Amino acid sequence: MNDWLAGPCRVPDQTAADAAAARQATLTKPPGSLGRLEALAVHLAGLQGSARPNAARVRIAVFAADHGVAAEGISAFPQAVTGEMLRNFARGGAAIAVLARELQATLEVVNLGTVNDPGEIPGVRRHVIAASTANFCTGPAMTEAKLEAALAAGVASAADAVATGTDIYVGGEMGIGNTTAAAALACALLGESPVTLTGAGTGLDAAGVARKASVIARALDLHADADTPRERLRRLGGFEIAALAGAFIAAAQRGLPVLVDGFIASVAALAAVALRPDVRPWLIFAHRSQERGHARVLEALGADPLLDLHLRLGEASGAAVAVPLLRMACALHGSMATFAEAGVSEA
Ligand SMILES: Cc1cc2ncn([C@H]3O[C@H](COP(=O)(O)O)[C@@H](O)[C@H]3O)c2cc1C
Ligand SMILES: O=C(O)c1cccnc1
Repeated sequence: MNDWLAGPCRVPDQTAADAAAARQATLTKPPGSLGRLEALAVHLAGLQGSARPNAARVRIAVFAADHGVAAEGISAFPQAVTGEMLRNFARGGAAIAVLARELQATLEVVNLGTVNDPGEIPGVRRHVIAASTANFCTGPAMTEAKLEAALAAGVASAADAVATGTDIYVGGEMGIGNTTAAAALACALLGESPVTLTGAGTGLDAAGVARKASVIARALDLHADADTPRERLRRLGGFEIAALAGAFIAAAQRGLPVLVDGFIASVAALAAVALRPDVRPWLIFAHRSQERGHARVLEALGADPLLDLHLRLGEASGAAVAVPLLRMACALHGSMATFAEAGVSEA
């Protein structure tokens, strides 16, 4: 049933990374002066197995799903917004739709199950598992079959991205209540307390955040016996969080670099790394979200994200905003003149 999960992730190509590092040393600039842009190009070279990496063909996958825990009143917005936003993604009005156009990236929107289901709409792929997860304050969010279906949706997305030619895979999400699910899952995976990882999400006030933390504390009590990463994901996750975890693992197994978005995507990454530690080198962290728990999750992953723009949207928006940095890093790496070519004296 989980044969795909047993497959190892690709090992980054050290020869290509070494060749890229050697090229960086010949370019017309003081060594190291392009800072993290140099490191990014070298890292991508290792991941892509090419001394000349590139970030031209970008796939942005946004997984949408509803959460049973929304019944506990843990979001500033009503649950109907998840389904409504699916139409907005399809019509091109959502933030990620604008950014995808700007990047000339392929935008894939997947409906994994929404209470306010828009039905068949052009531009949205239906992979409906159920109208929502179950409320994890009263039982597991997912059955084993639903978890497997959600993971499989992510695997299919990453496999399709590879099959159609993709340089960078970006994963995003939409689901009212999913900062609660992500915080609960991160607490379980990291052994952290809810107050540390619970944030305002779409805009709760201090009292709302305190209530949200107490909802998460109740769920953690109920599921305290969940003792594997998979079981924690099944009981406390969401369809879109599991899909992202599946996509990240499948991308890493196929040698496709991943750009990770904000809090929710990073918790999916945390779950993916817990399931398969060899995923980690394939994950590039785009930004530090304003959501309270994100810094701790990034720390646990040993991640130093590229940007801190005080974003707190999700949808893959922060990752999309970081794509031009990857493109700049690759362009500098590939197109700058060497000292020899330009006739510039070396140190
Ligand atoms: C209009 C709108 C668009 C969004 N796009 C992403 N999110 C973000 O907010 C939600 C998580 O926050 P919480 O846990 O507080 O509900 C997710 O859908 C996330 O993707 C949105 C939220 C709203 C309201
Ligand atoms: O960082 C995120 O992904 C985020 C934060 C708040 C709300 N939705 C998403």
